[in-house]
Amino acid sequence: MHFQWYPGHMTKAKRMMQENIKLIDLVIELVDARIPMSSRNPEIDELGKNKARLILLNKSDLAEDRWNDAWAEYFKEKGYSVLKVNSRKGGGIKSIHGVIQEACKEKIERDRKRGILNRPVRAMVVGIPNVGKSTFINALAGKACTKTGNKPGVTKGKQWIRLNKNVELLDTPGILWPKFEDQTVGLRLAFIGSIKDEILNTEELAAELIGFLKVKYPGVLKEKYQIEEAEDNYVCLNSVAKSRHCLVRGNELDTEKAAKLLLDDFRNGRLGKITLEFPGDYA
Ligand SMILES: Nc1nc2c(ncn2[C@@H]2O[C@H](COP(=O)(O)OP(=O)(O)OP(=O)(O)O)[C@@H](O)[C@H]2O)c(=O)[nH]1
Repeated sequence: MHFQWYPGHMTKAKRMMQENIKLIDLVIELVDARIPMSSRNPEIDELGKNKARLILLNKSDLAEDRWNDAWAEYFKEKGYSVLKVNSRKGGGIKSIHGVIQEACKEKIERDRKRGILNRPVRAMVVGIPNVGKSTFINALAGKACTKTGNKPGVTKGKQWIRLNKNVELLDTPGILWPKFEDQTVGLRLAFIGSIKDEILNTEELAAELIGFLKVKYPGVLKEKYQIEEAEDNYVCLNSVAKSRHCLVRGNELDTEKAAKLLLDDFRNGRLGKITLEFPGDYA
């Protein structure tokens, strides 16, 4: 399977990020809890060096909690502050202010020593497309927050959301492009729907997902679709089509429809909480 990105967009997004990052103290990086590594672009480590760092395992409601915890440990060991969140439902959002203060404690201490008191921490949200940046910003800022205007000479053209007296957030998130190190990364991004389905073969993708589920989550397909988890992934896909009455021209099995249905069920959590990659593989 082949994936393609658009270099023009990437260059522009990166330039924006480089400019914005100069203005902030803290990088709040959203990753998808189901694929915390494949949904990162490691370039952020270079871009965000010398900044406080917070990783949010977003969409944690769709991933297995024991793996969310394992990933949180993994990133903590690497020196990041970490929090599990569900931006859609607001889960974990309450804890964020404490975690931000913790992540920025060195900076706050530095300020204090230089006699600067109560200067708010400035933060920016970054992450790959569709990871939940806007949802998170809305969950955090809510309606109660006022946008601060442009500050002449300091932050030309930038809008800041004042979350409380301690924190200001840049209102536009930074887009990181996922890094396609290999086919596996591309596949996992495609599973979660971060790559447009039009550029992929849906049946091939569904067959790959079936292959993964049979090994890591045996029984899930059987229970959801009342099918036998046959060795051949395409046989399984056929069974899903049969079980869900996906038909074309009256009686032919529509495996493309079945593939879409399966991917949709997975993406919306209807197959249960499923983690696609595990910290042990990134030791
Ligand atoms: N289940 C679940 N869905 C979420 C969560 N956060 C965001 N979403 C959903 O993920 C989808 C993408 O969210 P957005 O906030 O638009 O993502 P974004 O990163 O701003 O996307 P771009 O604008 O493409 O960069 C939406 O359908 C959200 O409802 C979460 O924690 N759990």
